[in-house]
Amino acid sequence: MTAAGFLLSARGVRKAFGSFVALNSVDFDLPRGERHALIGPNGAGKSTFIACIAGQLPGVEGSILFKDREVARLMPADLARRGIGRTFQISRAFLHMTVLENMASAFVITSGRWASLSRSVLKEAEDRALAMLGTIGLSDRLETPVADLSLGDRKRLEFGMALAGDPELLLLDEPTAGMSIKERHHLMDLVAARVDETGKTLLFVEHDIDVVLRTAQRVTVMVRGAVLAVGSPQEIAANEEVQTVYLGGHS
Ligand SMILES: Nc1ncnc2c1ncn2[C@@H]1O[C@H](COP(=O)(O)OP(=O)(O)OP(=O)(O)O)[C@@H](O)[C@H]1O
Repeated sequence: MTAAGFLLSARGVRKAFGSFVALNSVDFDLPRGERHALIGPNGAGKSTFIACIAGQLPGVEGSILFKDREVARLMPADLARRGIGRTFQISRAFLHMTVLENMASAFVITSGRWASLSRSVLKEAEDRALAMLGTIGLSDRLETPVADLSLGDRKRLEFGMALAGDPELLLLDEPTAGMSIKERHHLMDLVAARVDETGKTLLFVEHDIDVVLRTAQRVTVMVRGAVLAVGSPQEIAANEEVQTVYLGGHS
């Protein structure tokens, strides 16, 4: 934890793409165990900030402390080992594989034992995959090729695969994009329950304000590469500056 007790603490984070400054001196603190939403108009820098924390961008300036250690310039694999995880879209190459095969692969990869695969390693990965698929409500889809899943089920599987590495901090970038309202709430209720049960910390980018109000304990509003406001969902909903940004359609 950082000196002030935060799991993650960012100071002066800046990221430019050529001459365009996407993030300009962002300060951000995340207490352990919090469900925190990052919101803001298109182009505000939300995905860029998530990618900076996940180690996916070169040339990130400033400081990002995770459990008191500087992580701003580490590679994604190092960050995963330290406990920062994020969801990825299942790649095209794996779409023909079944739900169970994909989930088991995630456990094999995160266990780091893919180079010494044995029958017992595979059996253990499959057992853990079956348990996780039960938790995320996909036990009745074990043999379904991922390509045949509904979008909601695929997103749930991607969430389960992100949990395979047992990250302390889970980063979700627009986890509910493209889903129906019912599917959104179903997924995010599952996410919130899993995060709370396992004592994880959640940072997610979300456009649907209903999902934000329902899922987040605290919210950060970003505008044009900077933090405009931080507060409880109720404080943010009542914040006049925030309302102006949204109603004014700034980007
Ligand atoms: N690889 C890149 N090269 C150049 N510009 C980029 C790159 N990635 C992002 N940007 C720019 O940085 C700004 C912030 O983008 P970012 O995707 O972080 O915003 P966002 O808040 O997540 O927006 P949205 O809600 O639309 O996803 C945008 O103007 C975008 O065009």
